[in-house]
Amino acid sequence: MGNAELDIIDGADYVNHYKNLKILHCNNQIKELQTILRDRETSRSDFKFSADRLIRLVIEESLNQLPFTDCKVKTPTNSIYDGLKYKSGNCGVSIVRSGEAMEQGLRDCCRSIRIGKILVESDADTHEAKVVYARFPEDIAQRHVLLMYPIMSTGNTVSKAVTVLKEHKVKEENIILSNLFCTPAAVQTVLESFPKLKMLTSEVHPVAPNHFGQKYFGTD
Ligand SMILES: O=P(O)(O)OC[C@H]1O[C@H](OP(=O)(O)OP(=O)(O)O)[C@H](O)[C@@H]1O
Repeated sequence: MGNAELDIIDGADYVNHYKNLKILHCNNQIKELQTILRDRETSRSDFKFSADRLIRLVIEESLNQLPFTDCKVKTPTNSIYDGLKYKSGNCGVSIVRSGEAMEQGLRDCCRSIRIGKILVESDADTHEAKVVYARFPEDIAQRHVLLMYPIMSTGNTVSKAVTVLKEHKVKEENIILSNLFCTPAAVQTVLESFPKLKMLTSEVHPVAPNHFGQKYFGTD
């Protein structure tokens, strides 16, 4: 990896190049969570606790990408407040299994949101991504979809999931990809294949923490 690549992983150039990529504004708290999640010495309970905190931050910012409408409410003192409310017609879709770790964070913000699931597996020989299982709300074509998957290495898993959503007539511009860690290659793969999709991540870095699912769920 050359220095040129290191220069752009801070994100500024990526955000300039891919207008639909948003990287969570990094502060010390976020950097600490990322550090705990990448540290091989982190215990499983600390890992899950920190992952849930980072997930919540990413989900909150992803929800910010959904459409709002203006509204007025009357306060207890009878004054009118000019506010905002979400447009209805949103849903979540988690990619099994790491994406399921993000479902609770979404439910904590949107109590009764519908959440579909999709399972994509890579063929051991050809590495081709294949869909094993998919269940979505029946009217998903009319909805904005928050697609949840925490780790993107090659971007193949997410690309396959987006392809399946589009086969179900979801508009590409209505898909918001919610992610924790992403490699530069995955940004390129996903956003060049699906330029209208909106993507939100906490970090673009050449090393993907591929241990995420195993450590979060405590499996080998
Ligand atoms: O961008 P990709 O190259 O497609 O890879 C995405 C993720 O999928 C793999 O994990 P795993 O197969 O363990 O998935 P899981 O944690 O969801 O079970 C891989 O280790 C990455 O973490």
